[in-house]
Amino acid sequence: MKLKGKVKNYIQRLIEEGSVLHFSLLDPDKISDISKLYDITKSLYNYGTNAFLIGGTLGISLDKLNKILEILDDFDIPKIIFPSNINLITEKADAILFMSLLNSDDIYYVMGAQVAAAPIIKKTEVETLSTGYLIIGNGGTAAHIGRARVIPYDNIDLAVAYSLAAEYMGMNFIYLEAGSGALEPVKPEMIRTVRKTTSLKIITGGGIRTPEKATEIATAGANIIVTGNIIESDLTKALKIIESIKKIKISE
Ligand SMILES: CC(C)=CCC/C(C)=C/CC/C(C)=C/CC/C(C)=C/COP(=O)(O)OP(=O)(O)O
Ligand SMILES: O=P(O)(O)OC[C@@H](O)CO
Ligand SMILES: [Mg+2]
Repeated sequence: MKLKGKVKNYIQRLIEEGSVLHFSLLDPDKISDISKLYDITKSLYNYGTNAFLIGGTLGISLDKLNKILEILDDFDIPKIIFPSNINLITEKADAILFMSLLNSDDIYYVMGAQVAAAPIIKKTEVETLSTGYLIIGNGGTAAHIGRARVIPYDNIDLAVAYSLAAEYMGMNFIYLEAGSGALEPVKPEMIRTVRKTTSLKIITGGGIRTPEKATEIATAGANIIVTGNIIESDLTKALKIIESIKKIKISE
């Protein structure tokens, strides 16, 4: 089922209904046995994950991405590209996080990749989700490759200043990223303050491994919680995380 052009509305509608969303991150490089992918993604779907994010920093190929998207075609939730560069754009996806790494020292990750990608995206008609990408704490591989000047975990003022700048530039989402496999996720207090001071929708991920942490982060004000590594290392735990997020209803 194709959801191109409808993804932003789908996300907004769920948030307005008081839901916190869960996105399942699939890294093409980490999927060694593609024959097992259907069963894994079916469980994630059945437990209520709201979208598939597909992307990774190292070892990715368009061919593998397309194969994964074909397998996901059965599920009527969005398939969203999470790009590390311009080589991961395909018309088989519904949408792409059209992101600028706000705290990069390298203009390529702030504006160069976006310019190079724009004409390709126009041709594929993949929907763009305008996203400020902000790397916090250790930041993992994405911080290293993206030459991020990482924001310390406790520097809430800096995270708020970047988020406000993203809002004033017209972006819709801010992705507070601790880095895939981070020892510590982004702190709830940082999420709470960004939520209070901006109207951006908050995506967060990196190091979320337990239902308790996910609940804490969701109740602090995250709109979308991303988990990646835990799907690969402990699927049962990942499903429990989804279950715990589904239970939350935000009333404002
Ligand atoms: C808009 C377009 C087309 C590109 C933007 C490109 C930008 C801004 C990239 C930012 C820097 C970067 C390298 C981001 C990577 C984001 C990502 C896919 C993270 C997933 O985690 P991994 O880095 O694969 O973690 P592992 O080390 O666990 O595999
Ligand atoms: O793999 P994990 O640690 O869940 O991180 C998810 C995501 O935020 C990485 O970009
Ligand atoms: Mg990866």
